[in-house]
Amino acid sequence: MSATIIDGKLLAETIRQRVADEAKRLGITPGLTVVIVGEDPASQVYVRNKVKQTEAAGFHGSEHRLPESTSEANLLKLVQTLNNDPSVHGILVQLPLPDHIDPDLVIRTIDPAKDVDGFHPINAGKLAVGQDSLVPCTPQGCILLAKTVHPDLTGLNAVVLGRSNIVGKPVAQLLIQESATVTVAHSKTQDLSDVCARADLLVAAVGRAELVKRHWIKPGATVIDVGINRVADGLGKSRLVGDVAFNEAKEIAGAITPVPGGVGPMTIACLLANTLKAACWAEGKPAPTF
Ligand SMILES: Nc1nc(=O)c2c([nH]1)NC[C@@H]1CN(c3ccc(C(=O)N[C@@H](CCC(=O)O)C(=O)O)cc3)C=[N+]21
Ligand SMILES: [Mg+2]
Repeated sequence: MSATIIDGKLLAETIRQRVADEAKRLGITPGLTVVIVGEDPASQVYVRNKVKQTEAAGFHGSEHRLPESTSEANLLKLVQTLNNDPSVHGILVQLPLPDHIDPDLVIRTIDPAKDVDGFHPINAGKLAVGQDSLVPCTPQGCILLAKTVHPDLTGLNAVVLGRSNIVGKPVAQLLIQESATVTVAHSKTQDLSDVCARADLLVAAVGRAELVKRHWIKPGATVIDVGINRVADGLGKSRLVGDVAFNEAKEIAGAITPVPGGVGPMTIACLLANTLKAACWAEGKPAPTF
């Protein structure tokens, strides 16, 4: 039996269309500003897709590119300017930042109401206590993808592999909110493969290319692969692989997201949804949910 391949690209398209329709219906033009410091080649594709899709949704997109040598003070000043600009509803500072800049300080400087990444401690705290907030995009995307297979996640044994602030922790919070039974496993977990093999829903977010092998997966389980790892293809080029060894995993899983075309496109769709939410709040209108 071969797994159902969950089409993240298609679901992302549907969500982007709904976001665009809602913005139009509400008469709102959400504004998203992306700040990039230096040239991280790995994030170029992401930035390109993001800008293209922001404009396709009828949003106002803008981009600030600062040189690698930009001082922390200079970046903080730009963030404050954007905080005070009413045409900017969402601010995304691309991570990682150069070593001389403290990412936590930058994140804390973003107005929580414009923090469309959902990384500000205020938003992380609201998510933890179940208050309405801007929720990190990739975790939101993971839940929407999982729900295409399990519309109700109640009681499901979910294992989150990875404990980062940007994916592992928030995805675990969302799964708890969905009444799943949640285990957070990571590189220090004992008998890691056995723990994963108990999951009905496995979310792999460790950032290690093809770490998750066939025997880590329970037969019929749903696998959401968050990893986006660029590896050499042996022919002098590179290709993207996830945290899951896809070809063997699809022989045992019930459903699985591919890389590319799985979680990645959903991250951008949820970023647009968050930007619309921030814009609705700013304009005192009820924010739609997706
Ligand atoms: N503040 C901040 N927020 C982020 O959300 C953030 C970030 N910094 N830094 C970089 C990572 C990476 N990331 C991706 C999102 C979408 C795709 C994506 O759309 N991928 C497609 C195409 C990939 C390709 O072909 O290269 C796919 O997986 O199918 C990839 C990567 C967001 N990140
Ligand atoms: Mg992690």
